[in-house]
Amino acid sequence: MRYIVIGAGAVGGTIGARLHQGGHDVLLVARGAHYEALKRDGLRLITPESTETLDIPAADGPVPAREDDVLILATKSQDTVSALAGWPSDLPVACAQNGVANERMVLRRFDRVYGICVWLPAQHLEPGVVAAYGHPYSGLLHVGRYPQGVDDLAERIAGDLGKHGLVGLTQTDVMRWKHGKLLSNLGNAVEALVGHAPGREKVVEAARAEARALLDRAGITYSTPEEEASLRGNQVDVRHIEGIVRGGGSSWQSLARGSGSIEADYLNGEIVLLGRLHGVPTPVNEVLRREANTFAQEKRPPGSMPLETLQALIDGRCAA
Ligand SMILES: NC(=O)C1=CN([C@@H]2O[C@H](COP(=O)(O)OP(=O)(O)OC[C@H]3O[C@@H](n4cnc5c(N)ncnc54)[C@H](OP(=O)(O)O)[C@@H]3O)[C@@H](O)[C@H]2O)C=CC1
Ligand SMILES: CC(C)(CO)C(=O)C(=O)O
Repeated sequence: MRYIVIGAGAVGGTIGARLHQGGHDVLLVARGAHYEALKRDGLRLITPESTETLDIPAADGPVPAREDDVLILATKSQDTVSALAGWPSDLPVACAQNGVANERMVLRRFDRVYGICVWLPAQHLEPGVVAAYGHPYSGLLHVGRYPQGVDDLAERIAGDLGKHGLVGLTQTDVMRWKHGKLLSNLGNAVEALVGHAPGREKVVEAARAEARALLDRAGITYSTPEEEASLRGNQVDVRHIEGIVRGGGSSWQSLARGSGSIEADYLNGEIVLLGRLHGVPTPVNEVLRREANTFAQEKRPPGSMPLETLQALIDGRCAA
């Protein structure tokens, strides 16, 4: 089997590197300066245990497909549709992404779709270089067929992911795990906007409480942090590796890179969408979605909004 990792950034780079280290055939798909660096120098993976430069083949777009190809999609959700353009729709696709919208988007064109719930703290440091901060293994990945179930390929993907530096588990209800992860990721926008300002947890908890109430009302089930923690075993998230500091999560990193876009429409925005479908107001997540998008479009640095400003915007929206 060949794993083609589309979007070989923080998560995709780590997954591709770990599969390669586990002895699998891997192709990394990237673009721009990152692709040039991968092609020229290989992928450098920095972890708390080691730094290794791996000679993994790279491409900057679709290549002739093989029958045994599996696509692992690891772009941000806003890039899902464009990143799959040109890839044959008879290939299986596994979405190693946050949010719960990707699998459904992909199912429109591909009939074999898998969800991967990704607990893997990582960062794309510079072209060709990725850091993964989990210790003693980089991440915990739940794999399942979308919308539910586990088949032979899900078993195989989970087994292959678990061969080196990752833990791969199958789940018959992968979207329940992904909804649990979505609740956790509602804090991404808060971190991107106000950084690690003391007191920010109050806003994060307000966003999560709003979302939990809505998911309960919609009859959507989600895993709990306790369930997740019980599976993580002794894995910890190391914040510093040899002078490299993980400044923040994936949304914080989008702002730090000045990428011009952020995943908020698929994280807080997923709750806003569900609220609109059910006629339930979601003022906290609405403000977070809107402000995170504005920050990204205006290329403002992460953490540069005072917490009081964010709280005032939320209070104003809640009172309206
Ligand atoms: N970072 C983390 O710690 C975690 C992230 N996640 C989730 O994983 C997913 C990926 O996030 P993350 O790895 O942080 O994101 P990154 O931005 O680090 O990586 C995504 C990569 O996809 C590339 N890309 C986008 N479109 C294309 C395309 N058409 N062709 C080739 N490459 C493309 C991007 O290129 P470019 O830079 O040019 O846009 C980027 O290199 C997200 O859903 C995120 O929420 C989940 C758990 C942890
Ligand atoms: C949980 C977390 C923060 C990983 O560290 C994440 O999912 C992200 O960065 O988007």
